[in-house]
Amino acid sequence: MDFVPELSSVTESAAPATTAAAPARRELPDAPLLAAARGEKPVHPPVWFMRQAGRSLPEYRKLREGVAMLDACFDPEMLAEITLQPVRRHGVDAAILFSDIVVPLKAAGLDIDIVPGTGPVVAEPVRDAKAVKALPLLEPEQVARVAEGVGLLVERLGDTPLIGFAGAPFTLASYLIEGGPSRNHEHTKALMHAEPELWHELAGRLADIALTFLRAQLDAGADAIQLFDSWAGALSERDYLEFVQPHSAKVLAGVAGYGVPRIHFGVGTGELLVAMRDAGADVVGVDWRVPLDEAVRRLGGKAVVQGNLDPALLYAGWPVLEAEVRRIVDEGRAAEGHIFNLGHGVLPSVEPEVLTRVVELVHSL
Ligand SMILES: O=C(O)CCc1c2[nH]c(c1CC(=O)O)Cc1[nH]c(c(CC(=O)O)c1CCC(=O)O)Cc1[nH]c(c(CC(=O)O)c1CCC(=O)O)Cc1[nH]c(c(CCC(=O)O)c1CC(=O)O)C2
Repeated sequence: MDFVPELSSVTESAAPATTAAAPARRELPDAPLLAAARGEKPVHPPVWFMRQAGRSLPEYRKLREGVAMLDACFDPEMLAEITLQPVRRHGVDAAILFSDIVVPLKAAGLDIDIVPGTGPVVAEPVRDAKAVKALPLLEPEQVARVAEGVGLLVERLGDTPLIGFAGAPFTLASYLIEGGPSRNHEHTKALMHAEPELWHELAGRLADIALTFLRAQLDAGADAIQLFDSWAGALSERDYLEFVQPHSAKVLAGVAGYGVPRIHFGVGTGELLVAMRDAGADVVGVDWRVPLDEAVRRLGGKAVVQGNLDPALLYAGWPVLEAEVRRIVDEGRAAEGHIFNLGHGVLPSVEPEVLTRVVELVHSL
């Protein structure tokens, strides 16, 4: 990419996807998640949890025995079953596709794996122009098995919406440049500032990959999407606006034509809520550091928000947890719409029964 698109040009120019005869999207007019995302106040806040599928569930651990994480993500029947497990168990108002932010990078041919206890690890970190230019594009057929899993879910989910997702350009770039999880993202920020053209070319390619991945999920019938910029909170607002927002905007604009809710979330992003909403989000995910009514104020008083229970409080015992859930639902009333969620993903050792009880409480408020 030899230029940085101005935000306005990106949001107006992105043509809706030219999709083949995509299966008709399910009509779920009464789904609380979609109503809340539209800014309608359903009877109670809809609730789902990031990382609701996965290690916190014994039935997940049993099914995954002997199967590598990324193999599970490309097995339609397995990824569908894993996605359904928390929906059956907890009665949440949405399913989130069991996949991972590195799945499209793996599908495109990158040498990347997920190391249990560590996270995504890249064999050869991307640090120079040669490596950036070698970054392959993602072809839709390379994620056809994920799309097949989405198709199975659309058949099996009844009237529960399915949220598809992708990682945002900055978070994906950080994994590629650092070579794995990073606390300070120093190589990423150094390249961003010292070689801005190279940064924008890399971020643009990652935006294209994320967009292809989201379109494949939407063409297969996903009812909403979430763009995860988990590590955007490491950035100043100035750096986010200059180096990141245009590329996340390209992804969010690229799926605007589907007319489904676009949720945009990052961790530690209290100072970036407006910039992340302006990237093209219909719903802004908030972590536990900013109360939801304060987040709504920062967003100009009108916004649909998602969050924001601190996952650590799932270990604090029911009296504490109940009070926190009630406080968050009260604060969420300041928003046009509120989707109850955690402020980050479910931690692997959380007792599943606690999450089921949180769903029941939110549904009673
Ligand atoms: O070991 C396993 O069984 C797989 C662990 C697992 C991964 N992706 C997964 C799961 C299911 C689960 O969370 O239990 C499955 C996974 N990864 C993700 C999602 C979407 C969501 O969070 O709801 C999901 C699907 C969750 C669901 O279907 O409910 C997205 C994801 N993967 C990743 C990130 C970025 C990040 O967290 O660093 C993010 C962004 C969201 C977030 O921040 O949670 C990267 C990633 N993938 C993975 C890991 C864990 C590595 C480890 O500690 O073993 C990590 C790093 C980490 O979580 O610290 C692998």
